Amino acid sequence: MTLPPTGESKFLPSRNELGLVAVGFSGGQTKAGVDAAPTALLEAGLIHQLQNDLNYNVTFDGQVHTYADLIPASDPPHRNMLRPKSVSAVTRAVSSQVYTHAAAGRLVLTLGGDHSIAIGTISGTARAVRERLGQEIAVVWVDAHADINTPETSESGNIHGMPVSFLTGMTRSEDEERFGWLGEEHLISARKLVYIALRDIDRGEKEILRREGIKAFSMHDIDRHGIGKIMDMALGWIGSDTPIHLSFDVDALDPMWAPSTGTPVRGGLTLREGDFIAECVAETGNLIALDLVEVNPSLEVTGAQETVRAGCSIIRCALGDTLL
Ligand SMILES: NC(=[NH2+])NCCC[C@H](N)C(=O)O
Ligand SMILES: [Mn+2]
Ligand SMILES: [Mn+2]
Repeated sequence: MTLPPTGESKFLPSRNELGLVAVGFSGGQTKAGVDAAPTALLEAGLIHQLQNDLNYNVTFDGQVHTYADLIPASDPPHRNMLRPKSVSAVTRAVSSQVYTHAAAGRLVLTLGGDHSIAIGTISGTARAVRERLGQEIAVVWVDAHADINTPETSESGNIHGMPVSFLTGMTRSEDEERFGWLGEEHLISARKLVYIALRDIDRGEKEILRREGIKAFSMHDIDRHGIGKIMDMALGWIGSDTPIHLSFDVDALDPMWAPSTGTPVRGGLTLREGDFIAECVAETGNLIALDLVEVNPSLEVTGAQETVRAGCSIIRCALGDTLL
């Protein structure tokens, strides 16, 4: 394995500056507890690991944000979306937090929270990279699910199943309070999006993936080719001249390794495959942002620490641990 020389990165002024955002938000789905994940990850010693083992200089406001002041008293379903105003307001705030770190040239780590928060994280990096480098970002989305439902195709109404449709501009809104704040500068190209570990896709989502020609590697593909070949293909599709935002849903892992999550699906990645994906992205030297979402310590509580440990491991691997 060859790493770029330390201290250098094609897209970051310094490889060692990291911005951390902790998002204690669960409103993109209906199960309580996913908002407690950032605290659990931090209590497991994550910051110490980043600073002492991986040599990052961590910029963190020390808060797990709940955005309580942004949640409206009344937030009725709209276009089939549950809690649209809350999710819109929170992701808007997350977008500006992530933007601030990314615009300052820091690698951004966001701890969720449910996966709806990716509307904020990815829009924030997309905007900052456009302004700072005049480039589009690529997104590697590691998940059992595609999270690309439109409000109209969603069978659940949960916005954590929709972030990619907003981020690619497939779902648009005129209503400022319900995602109308998303502008062109926040969006990503469907051609620069790659999925890994899919195995539970809704009917409407399959149609969208096919129609848009989105690159997707399912568990079936991983079984057929092995994770090494899949990563070569996934990163080959993106190319070596594009900054990468990695959005990692812990339910990509098999429930054997990550039982404490809201929508577990059997037949997932092993712990090592999950770490390997993160390591391969780290190895490109092009990672500019990372999300770790959907850890819910209040589900399958006997496996909660195991799930938290798996989350920390993926984060460390993505940030350069275990590379020689
Ligand atoms: N981020 C997640 N865990 N998403 C699960 C989504 C499940 C389902 N496809 C839905 O739209 O409701
Ligand atoms: Mn998922
Ligand atoms: Mn997800």
